[in-house]
Amino acid sequence: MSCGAESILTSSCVLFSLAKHYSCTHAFLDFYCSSVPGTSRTQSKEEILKTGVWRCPVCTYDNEDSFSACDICGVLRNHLVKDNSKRNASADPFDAVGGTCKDSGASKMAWSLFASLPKQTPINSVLFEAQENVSPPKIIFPSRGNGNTRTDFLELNRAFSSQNFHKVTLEPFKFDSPSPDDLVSNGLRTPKLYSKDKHTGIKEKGLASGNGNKLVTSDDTANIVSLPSKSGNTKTISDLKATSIPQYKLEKWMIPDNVEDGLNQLNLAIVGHVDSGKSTLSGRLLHLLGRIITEEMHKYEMEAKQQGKRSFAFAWALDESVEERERGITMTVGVAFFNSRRYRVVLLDSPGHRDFVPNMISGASQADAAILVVDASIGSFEAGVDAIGGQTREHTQLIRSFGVDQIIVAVNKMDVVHYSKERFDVVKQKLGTVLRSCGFKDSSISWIPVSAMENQNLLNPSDVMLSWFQGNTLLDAIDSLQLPARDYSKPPLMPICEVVKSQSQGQVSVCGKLESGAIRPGLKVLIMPSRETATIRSLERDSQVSNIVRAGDNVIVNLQGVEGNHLITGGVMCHPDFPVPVANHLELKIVVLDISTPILIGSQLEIHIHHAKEAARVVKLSSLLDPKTGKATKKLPRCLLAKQNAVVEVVVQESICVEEYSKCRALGRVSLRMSGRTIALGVVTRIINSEESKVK
Ligand SMILES: Nc1nc2c(ncn2[C@@H]2O[C@H](COP(=O)(O)OP(=O)(O)OP(=O)(O)O)[C@@H](O)[C@H]2O)c(=O)[nH]1
Repeated sequence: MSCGAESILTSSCVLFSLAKHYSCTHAFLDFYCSSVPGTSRTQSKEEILKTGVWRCPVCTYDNEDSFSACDICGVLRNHLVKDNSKRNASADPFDAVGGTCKDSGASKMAWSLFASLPKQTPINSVLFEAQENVSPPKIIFPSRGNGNTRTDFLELNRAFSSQNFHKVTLEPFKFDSPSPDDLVSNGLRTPKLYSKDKHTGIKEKGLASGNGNKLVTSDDTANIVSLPSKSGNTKTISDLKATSIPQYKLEKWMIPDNVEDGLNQLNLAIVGHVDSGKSTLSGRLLHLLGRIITEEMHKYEMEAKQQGKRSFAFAWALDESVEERERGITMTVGVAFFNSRRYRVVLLDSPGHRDFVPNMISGASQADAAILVVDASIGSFEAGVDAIGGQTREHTQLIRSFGVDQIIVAVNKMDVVHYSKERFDVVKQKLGTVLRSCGFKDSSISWIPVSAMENQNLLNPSDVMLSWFQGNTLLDAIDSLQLPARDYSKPPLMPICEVVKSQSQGQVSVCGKLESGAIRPGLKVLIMPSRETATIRSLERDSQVSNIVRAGDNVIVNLQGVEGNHLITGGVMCHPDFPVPVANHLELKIVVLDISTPILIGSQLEIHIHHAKEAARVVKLSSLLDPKTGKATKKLPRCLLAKQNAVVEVVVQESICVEEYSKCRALGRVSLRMSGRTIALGVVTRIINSEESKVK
């Protein structure tokens, strides 16, 4: 496929659009209020008060009227809610922590959460309508000019986010006891992933995981709601309700009898903290394996040298854009191909900088396995595994939540620590704890000391520098990975990672990992959520024209018969008889990570599902779960804290292609982010149809 200058990578700026979601608080609340029947922005004060109780503005707990501070979190009762005139008008509610409310009965966790807050004038509260259950709150906005100073949740969250919770001792993330995979389905795990070629000229970001596929049932179709407006198509798709559920007919060509070139495709994500050496390692591997010819490498060296960034020469093979090179960081997922002895490897080089985690999610969620690159240098390694802000830890949690259970840890920059076995052992011991807590089994982790810069232990054993190390080289470790099962027998389904429009040729292409089934030129496909049909004109895999591509392959699908504006990143290409659901109200089973700000009803989030990312709002905290059994231990909790497992409901701002995890893993895995951090991981357990939403 031509991917030249005339091509428009329509999704290349997707992360920047996220800012839009976060800056539109009121617009979002308008959306929210209009989407939740009975929710109004102009409730009277009386409406929101329930006789005999007052609701804590922070944790939403309904306290008895006689309490002067919240029984759960210790925050003083807001003077607007109750006459607090007995108190000094200038009293600081956060003295609740300092002493005034020490006898309020605040829980230990609440104390730890609030104890570190500096004394300050409280942020004015959000009040909720007292309700029988904790369904979507009614948010009361400042009625500007009338003295009502109540504000919204975002401000509240900001107030807490801006505090330093350094005294909070949070338990380490423990993902898999059981993991979302295990919570939802017992046993079978199918990995996923996808990527694209960079070295050959195509650059992209990817994502998606799981390999399931869905057969539409009458229940499924009931969940289909209106199309997202950004697709340019606002028609509803309730007419997708199938009068009869078709059977998917398998044909002989769909099932591979043997792999044509003897090699299977392995999608391998390179993840890790910023500057750990991911791009350098990837570039070095490509060069050693002959995918970057000497002349090309020489060109990178010269250019990098001219810009005073000589050490980035190998990284430049992956980091192609001017901005990436100027800043010396990866911003989008670089994709490259090479062959190992066993695999046709699709390398997905992820950005490590925290600002680009959404891109990392998009790319790495398609991984069958991952290389976690860590910088062995003193201080750098420690920063990466830090619970707050360390991308070694965050990437590990994310990659595990995508269903990846095999990981190679490349302990890089061993040259900086003089190839010290002691340092390697320290890294192994500390990071091993993190990996195990994320659910990786020791037997699925390979520890490989390397130096990308000095080419040690990549293709050949490092007999001198790493003479103490008897294990695999990096390439051997890659060949030791197991290929996940592929689902060829289901209808084709491909989350769209990227849309490429060629203006000059009037051609439109979609890129992604085919999660299930098989496709070939001439086949009709359905594009969701626009519900346009198109015909496959041609296919590319590993930057080669291909006659058939099958589940697990990262592909470029050139389409005809469809307008480019009907295709969006985060959409799905599927079989016309098996449309995927499009929905905006979801029930999720989640594991909360190391957060310092509790998740509340009304919390605004960014939701990531395959390549879709949207603003979302928590509308119900249904239950807390026992992490071991998955059984509900508490109904309707007031808030969610670090490490808790829970069932929640969210409303997504614009409907997305989504499926219950038990029916389709690729469309059912969820990451929730807030304020630039991943705060929870999980799966979709239920799509709540519009009728059900209305009742709520
Ligand atoms: N000494 C030493 N430096 C290295 C090694 N590998 C990478 N570096 C340097 O580390 C810096 C960052 O390298 P990159 O490859 O850009 O790191 P990255 O992890 O891809 O960075 P992001 O994608 O932006 O997170 C560069 O200056 C590299 O030259 C190594 O093995 N030894």
